[in-house]
Amino acid sequence: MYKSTQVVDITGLRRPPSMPFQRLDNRIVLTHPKGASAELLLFGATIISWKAGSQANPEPTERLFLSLKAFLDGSKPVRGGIPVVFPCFGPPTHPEHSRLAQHGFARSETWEFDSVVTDNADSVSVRLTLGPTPSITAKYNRSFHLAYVVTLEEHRLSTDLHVTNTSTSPDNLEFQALFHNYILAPADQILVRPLQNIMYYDKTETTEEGRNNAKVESRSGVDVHKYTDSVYEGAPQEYEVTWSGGGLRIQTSELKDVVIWNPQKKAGSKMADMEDGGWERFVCVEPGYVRGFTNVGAGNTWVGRQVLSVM
Ligand SMILES: O=P(O)(O)OC[C@H]1O[C@H](O)[C@H](O)[C@@H](O)[C@@H]1O
Repeated sequence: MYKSTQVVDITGLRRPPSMPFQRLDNRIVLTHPKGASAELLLFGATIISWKAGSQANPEPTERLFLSLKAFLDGSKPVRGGIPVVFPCFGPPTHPEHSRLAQHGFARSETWEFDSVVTDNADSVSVRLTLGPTPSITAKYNRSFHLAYVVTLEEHRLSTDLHVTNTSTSPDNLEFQALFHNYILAPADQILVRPLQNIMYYDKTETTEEGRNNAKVESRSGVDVHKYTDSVYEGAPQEYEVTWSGGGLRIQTSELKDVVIWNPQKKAGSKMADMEDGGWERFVCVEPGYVRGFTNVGAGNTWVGRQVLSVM
């Protein structure tokens, strides 16, 4: 264990070779002694790379899709990796969120590096924080504090979002939260399980009535062969995403819903920051609390968590 200040080296020149934690000017790089690594932008607290081997093939391999056209300069939320969605998912529906953009502000604000939480032979973990700034308060006037803890292990990556209601009055803080995982995988092969018999809302429906009409998933494995934007409500919180020769397990807590998204050419070709054919290389499996709002009382903290494991 060491103090984080001892390892901060913005120039990168004097870094010992096996440093588990590096703080560069706009990002943090975590490296596990067995070869896994993760890169975390301060902008949006967006994880833009996670490399890990599997039990069968220990060679660290990229697990997240990042569009070649993604903006990493803070001018736009990142198209890829794991953006953090808070306090609203999609276009705002809560009156307190009315001035916010789609998916809220967490993914488009620059977070503060707070500390190295753990650093041992098994894992390295860092914490970023975000609190009200004048620009946030101008559009979202609530007392809150966010902490984001990212933990890298040999075959796993965990993300924990801590939402604290810092208000001194008794009001609950109501919000939605989601981890927008862009999983690097052949989109024509992936299957997500188990979602059979779970109720979902299909956002690709062209009418409002169609979008609001709950469907029930009949497939034992959900594919994204066509343009898919489905919000599963009350999902099992534990999923397997598999394809030929690979797979990831996602375990979550306090995130009762999951969104499966792939824009295919139909919607993907209209996105300025999506590389051509990018939609063939990922599936978004996004655990969140997005149907309705969760809440946290004054002085309390809510923690939403996911663990991604290479299968
Ligand atoms: O383009 P963005 O704002 O990053 O959103 C990308 C996608 O996020 C989620 O998956 C939503 O369900 C989609 O409706 C949305 O298109």
